[in-house]
Amino acid sequence: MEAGAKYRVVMVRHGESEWNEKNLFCGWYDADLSAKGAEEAEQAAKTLAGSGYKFDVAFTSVLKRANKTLEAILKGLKQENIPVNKSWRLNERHYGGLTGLNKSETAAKYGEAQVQIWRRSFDVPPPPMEESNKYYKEIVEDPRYAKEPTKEEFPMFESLKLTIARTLPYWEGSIVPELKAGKTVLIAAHGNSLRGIVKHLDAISDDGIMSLNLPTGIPFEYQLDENLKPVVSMKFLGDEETVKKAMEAVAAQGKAK
Ligand SMILES: O=C(O)[C@H](O)COP(=O)(O)O
Repeated sequence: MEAGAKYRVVMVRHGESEWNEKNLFCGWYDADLSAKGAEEAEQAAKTLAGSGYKFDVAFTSVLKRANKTLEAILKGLKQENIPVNKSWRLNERHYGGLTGLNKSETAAKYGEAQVQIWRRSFDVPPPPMEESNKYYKEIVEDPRYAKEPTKEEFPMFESLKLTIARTLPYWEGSIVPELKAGKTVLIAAHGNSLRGIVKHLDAISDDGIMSLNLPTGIPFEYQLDENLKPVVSMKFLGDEETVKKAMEAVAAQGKAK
């Protein structure tokens, strides 16, 4: 590790999902990985294996696109026996009434600026998911949410600010103790739950976070000092051009075709 670094955590956004492939707002809908997404997960495993990463514990959401990405990585690393912790607090941000809508069509209807605000602003939430929404029942009645979140905590929409409000307690309460115990941690989660953690670690401003798009399936490393301040910040494990193109592709999802 770099001089002054005490803790190491690697984060990865799930591989492309079937809804990413169709350019649909996904959020808490439990979309599967696309074939490309499964390949991205396997490539992530090869990249991490090539860099000699040995993880002691992993964290992920309760959504299958992140769980399957993690499983593929741990399988590829032959580290399937490490403890895996799943929490709704690492779920993607809840896209509310936008869930299931095509991002480009939504941009054509409401304007690209409005879609950019819904996707990337800090505190402007999407419209709420109404009970009449075709995905409402499937999400709210999912047995994985039987015990938590509580009825009061269960989101019907989330801004990044609201997402951070439920992700950060998990970072502080469940992930940081493992880092402080000297464990190397792997987190497989989602574009916006990870943007929230990154915003916190790098103290990115509410405006600054607007421009961060995380690519699917490319791991990035943080090395933190004893005060959990980044000594190495968001070091992507992939060539610069590939990472840059992948980030631009995520940003472009919000363009009207
Ligand atoms: O939930 C989704 O639609 C994606 O996984 C993340 O979407 P975004 O990049 O539009 O925030």
